[in-house]
Amino acid sequence: MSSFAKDISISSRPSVSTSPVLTFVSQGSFSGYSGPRSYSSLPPKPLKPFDHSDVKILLLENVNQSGKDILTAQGYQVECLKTSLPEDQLVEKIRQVCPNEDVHVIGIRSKTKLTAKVLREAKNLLVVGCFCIGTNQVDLDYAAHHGIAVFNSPFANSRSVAELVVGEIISLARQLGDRSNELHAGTWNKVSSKCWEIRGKTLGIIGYGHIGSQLSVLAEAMGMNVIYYDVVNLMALGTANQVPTLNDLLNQADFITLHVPGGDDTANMISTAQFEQMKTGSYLINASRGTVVDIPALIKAMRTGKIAGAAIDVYPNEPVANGPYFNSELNTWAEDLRTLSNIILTPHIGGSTEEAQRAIGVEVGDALVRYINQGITLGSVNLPEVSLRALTLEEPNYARVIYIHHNVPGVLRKVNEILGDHNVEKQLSDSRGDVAYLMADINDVKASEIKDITDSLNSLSSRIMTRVLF
Ligand SMILES: NC(=O)C1=CN([C@@H]2O[C@H](COP(=O)(O)OP(=O)(O)OC[C@H]3O[C@@H](n4cnc5c(N)ncnc54)[C@H](O)[C@@H]3O)[C@@H](O)[C@H]2O)C=CC1
Ligand SMILES: O=C(O)C(=O)COP(=O)(O)O
Repeated sequence: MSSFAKDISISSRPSVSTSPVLTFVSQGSFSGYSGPRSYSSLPPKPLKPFDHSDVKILLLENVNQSGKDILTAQGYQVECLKTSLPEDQLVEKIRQVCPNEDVHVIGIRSKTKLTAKVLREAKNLLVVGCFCIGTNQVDLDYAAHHGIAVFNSPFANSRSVAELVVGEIISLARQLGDRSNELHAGTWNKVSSKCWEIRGKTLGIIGYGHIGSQLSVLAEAMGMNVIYYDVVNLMALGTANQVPTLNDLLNQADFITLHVPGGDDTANMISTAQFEQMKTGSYLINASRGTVVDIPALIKAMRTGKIAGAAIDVYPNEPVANGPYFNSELNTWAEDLRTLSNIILTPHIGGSTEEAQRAIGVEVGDALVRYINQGITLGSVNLPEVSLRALTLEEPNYARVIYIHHNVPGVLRKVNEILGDHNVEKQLSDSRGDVAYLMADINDVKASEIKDITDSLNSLSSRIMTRVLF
């Protein structure tokens, strides 16, 4: 090893093993990361901060080439699957990737469910990259309590979703899907009855976050009035108005569109009682999560004419791969849904544009590299966000200690007793709920002392995971 070579040792979680499971030997400098969330902030050439065969990454769901390139450029081993995998197959796959050590990084999109069972199997998993916005498919709490950081891309596909919804509002108002299907089948059916302009109509946005607020601006530009409902009090863009209750929105809107996260709080948020509150002849759009709308209730509301049209992009059970799967084996109501008029059914394509996927690949790829190489958690959705400057290799006798621990009294005193013989140049610590993340840069430390530091930290009862980068 040359004089500037660096090691990284990562100790696995205590429930799994108390001995270090990885030792990475670097051959070059660290990543040169220069700031959070900057587009392509990482150098284009491979820097090989560790022995490249050591970091094992499994990417599912056809993650964009931009993300793969960033990870392979670092010299990591990257295996890519085009599809998602159901739980049992995913567990098997994780075991195969590296029989003795498992996988260190998993990259997914919205479909792959990283349940506690899967995460438990991935014994040496350091980090999960969700190459999408939603993170409801990951057991974030389990991950945090086992020292697994989770990153996503919070807004890189927001515009794509907002534009899709704009297209759907006009398509539903003009029954475009039906007219197109009829003509494809050879039938000329020129009608104006129940076809409308959208100018002057009211759009009700449920969830006024990144997507909802972007849509608000686009809708107003097309002459719509915008109202929105959100659990948080949010600044209205343009001349939009926040309404105090969901029912207020349902009573007033001609078009209703959902942009809330998935999860228990929003499950069946639109069901029979909510359809009853909606105006007769109104339209519903769901490009959020499949659990948010009660689909049998929607089918009923459309059959009675209460709802004049709907656009559905997301479903409670989505197939893991492309193919002829939209049938009642997956979702019992699928055949009924397919027979309705003026309903646009799309296969979860809200964020599926070249622009969005490329940007997401870069953003999440960068975040993963920063975390693996530097331990920086900026942008993590389940661990506290902690950042210290980028390490460089021109700093001999220097180490970065990362200690993920239970947020209990007395930890800092004990950690500093262990680090006390060295010069602690900078230390940051933050907590999120009952999990805390400590980063300390120490100098005056010899490579031979790293094992003692790691072992001492591992022996503390508060420990979830220790990593020492040096
Ligand atoms: N169809 C697709 O391809 C895509 C779907 N999505 C989905 O869209 C969702 C929203 O995305 P963003 O706008 O980026 O999220 P965001 O986090 O920026 O905004 C969500 C908003 O919903 C609000 N909210 C949460 N619970 C609520 C409730 N019970 N009632 C009313 N408001 C509530 C929040 O306060 C927040 O303002 C994502 O969580 C994801 O599930 C996102 C991207 C692509
Ligand atoms: O970004 C999200 O949350 C989405 O729903 C898009 O998911 P996808 O990347 O298309 O699987």
